[in-house]
Amino acid sequence: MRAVQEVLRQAVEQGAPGGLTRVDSDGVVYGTAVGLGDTAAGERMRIGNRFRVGSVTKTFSTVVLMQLVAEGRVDLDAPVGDHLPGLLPDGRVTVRHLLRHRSGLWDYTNDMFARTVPGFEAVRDEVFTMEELVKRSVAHGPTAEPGAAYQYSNTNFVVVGMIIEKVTGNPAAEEYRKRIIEPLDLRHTHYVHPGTTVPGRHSRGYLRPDEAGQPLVDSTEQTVSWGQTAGAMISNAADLNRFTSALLGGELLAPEQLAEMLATTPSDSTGKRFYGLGLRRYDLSCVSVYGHTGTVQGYYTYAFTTRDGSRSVASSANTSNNGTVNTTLGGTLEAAFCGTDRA
Ligand SMILES: C[C@@H](NC(=O)[C@@H](C)NC(=O)CCCC[C@H](NC(=O)C[NH3+])C(=O)[O-])C(=O)O
Repeated sequence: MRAVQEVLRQAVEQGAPGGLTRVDSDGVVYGTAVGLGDTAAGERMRIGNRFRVGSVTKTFSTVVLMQLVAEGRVDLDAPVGDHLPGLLPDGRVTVRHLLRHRSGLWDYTNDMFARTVPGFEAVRDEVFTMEELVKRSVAHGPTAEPGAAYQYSNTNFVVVGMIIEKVTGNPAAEEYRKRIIEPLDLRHTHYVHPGTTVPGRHSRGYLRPDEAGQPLVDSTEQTVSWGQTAGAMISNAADLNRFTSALLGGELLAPEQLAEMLATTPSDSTGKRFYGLGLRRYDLSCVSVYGHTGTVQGYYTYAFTTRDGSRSVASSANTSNNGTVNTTLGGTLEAAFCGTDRA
């Protein structure tokens, strides 16, 4: 794990208090952690620490929705209005548009977090309804015609959460538990919204202010009500590797629904990054990997696996609003999947 450790050490030099990477490769586990999980207590980062996974939540939400598709309870190409009449002004937006970030719905976090620390402090203890979050987006007007372009928006996966709750009649937390967490025995994975604490042994998260030279803000406790089914999940590296391996290994979805998720199109101009349904594909130098990234105040996450789910890598750094650290942390994928530490 020397190459991975070097990458994590660089992330710490660039401002992350700590970082960790766990590799699960054909049943063999490798892990490394550097720096501190709690700077005030001086506790070192531990490989088993839980942390907020941000948008990796979007893949959990997609799996629940795709199970409902398999059960014939949701049609991917039906208008959202079939389930949530009147919610969206444009009746042409379909469920698939949401999952592909092609709905044209404005991302309300653009306004909410325009100023990083004030924006965070204003919402960290707030509890929003999903409707309130969608209303903020709709008030802003559409960013494109439905289906026209990939435009990342948290709003899409809040609407996905609303569809899950409407169709099942249950809170999303219950559907995550029944359909994913319990079947895979993910003991370190929790959806505690609107609770603010990270249960069990966890990394504390540290938000970097916009103003240079200002001290990091401990952002560990928050409701993440601004994120919910788009970003409020808590997990750890072992559970994330178990989740991505199970998903790509066909344990959570039938081949037809998994194939739908894997139907990717470019998500940027590099020619190496793609988005399917609630799932990213990164083309590394030696292999294509599938999973998701996450950014929530105080935490960056990468959780990816190979097409057959046999080799998985999860990395976390306990800082955010630091693009350099985020890019560096992403380098653990290349090091672990393709480098000398090849998973
Ligand atoms: C992109 C990422 N998205 C997510 O994980 C979702 C849940 N997070 C966000 O949209 C970022 C919210 C602001 C974070 C804050 N930034 C600011 O406040 C910037 N002013 C921070 O960095 O902590 C993903 O899919 O990988």
